[in-house]
Amino acid sequence: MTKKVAVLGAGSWGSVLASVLLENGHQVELWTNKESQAAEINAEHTNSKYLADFHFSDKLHATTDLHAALTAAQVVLFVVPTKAIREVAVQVCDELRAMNSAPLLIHASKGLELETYKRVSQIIEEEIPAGYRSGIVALSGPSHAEEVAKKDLTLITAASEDLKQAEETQALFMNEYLRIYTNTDLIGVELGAAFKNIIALGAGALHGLGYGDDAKAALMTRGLAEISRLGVAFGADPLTFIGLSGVGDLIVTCTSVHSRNWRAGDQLGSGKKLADVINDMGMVIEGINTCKAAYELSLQKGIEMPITQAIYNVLYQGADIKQEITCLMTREGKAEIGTQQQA
Ligand SMILES: NC(=O)C1=CN([C@@H]2O[C@H](COP(=O)(O)OP(=O)(O)OC[C@H]3O[C@@H](n4cnc5c(N)ncnc54)[C@H](OP(=O)(O)O)[C@@H]3O)[C@@H](O)[C@H]2O)C=CC1
Ligand SMILES: O=C(CO)COP(=O)(O)O
Repeated sequence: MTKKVAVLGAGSWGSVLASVLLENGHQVELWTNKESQAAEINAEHTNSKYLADFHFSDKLHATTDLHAALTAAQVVLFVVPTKAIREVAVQVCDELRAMNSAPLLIHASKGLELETYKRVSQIIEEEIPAGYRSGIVALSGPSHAEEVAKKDLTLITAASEDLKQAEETQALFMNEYLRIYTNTDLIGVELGAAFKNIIALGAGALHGLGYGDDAKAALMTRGLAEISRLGVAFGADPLTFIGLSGVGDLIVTCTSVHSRNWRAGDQLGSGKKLADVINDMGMVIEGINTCKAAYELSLQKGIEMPITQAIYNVLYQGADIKQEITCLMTREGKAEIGTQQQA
């Protein structure tokens, strides 16, 4: 059934997801806060800052008018960086109240809010009361905009505490190159998505420093152990971390040249200053904020996260990466069995 979908955020992932929905036969309005970007998408059918070589269908319409984007929308898809979710949700709520409308809310953002440590669905839930939404779903998993744009094969997860809402989202997005699985462990899916970006920064750094495949495999494995440990402490199902939104996304983000987190880590490992890495990327590097949030949460919960702590020390305390690696390698010996308990 054709639906009207408002896609909020016209970065790489928002514009490609809008394109998928359009191709699946839905009516789509892509909302951006930049007039020049809307004009480029509508006239040139490109989004050059975010997807240099890609041409969108001339049916993809972008607007800076949030009211127009949300009018009659049955579904609202949030795809702005995590730090902008609250601000955008507040604006959306004002519009939905005025329209007395309650669409299905989906988000595809991967991070935790600084200070509150909230997951993206929690932020949306806080800002948009129950009367103005018919559900909240997280869309997550191993997916880079650059590959989905080319219709490469991609499998992701639609997670909601309400299976029906996850199934509705599955039906919206699924096609011959994009396969969607449902999951009811919203906490596990959102936390896996947020935390894997921290480990990807580390994997990039190892590459930048010239370490080999053994080191990268070790980092991913032990990284998965510690992010699952923190996730489980917040109510996630441990099995979710071996699914698409867990190890699946960890693998792609720790190995793909498309990953902004991996590339940021690679540049840090090669000696570039953090401020320059952020400035030159021009796109969101979610792992930087999420590392701080996860590190602080791990202290609150008394959960050992040695890799996250090492990355935090590099990002926020100016620590030397090689020295942090030496500290990790020379920690007292541990038993691997019982990874849920042992750091
Ligand atoms: N790129 C990918 O392949 C994937 C990304 N994701 C996740 O999706 C989310 C978005 O990522 P991505 O599209 O890559 O990010 P980008 O950095 O490519 O784009 C972010 C977009 O959001 C816009 N934006 C930022 N703040 C606001 C605001 N306050 N109001 C309105 N628009 C705003 C930016 O506008 P401006 O140009 O003005 O800065 C930009 O258009 C992230 O959480 C990411 O982890 C998930 C899976 C895949
Ligand atoms: O989440 C992603 C892939 O699944 C995108 O990762 P990056 O934000 O590191 O590019």
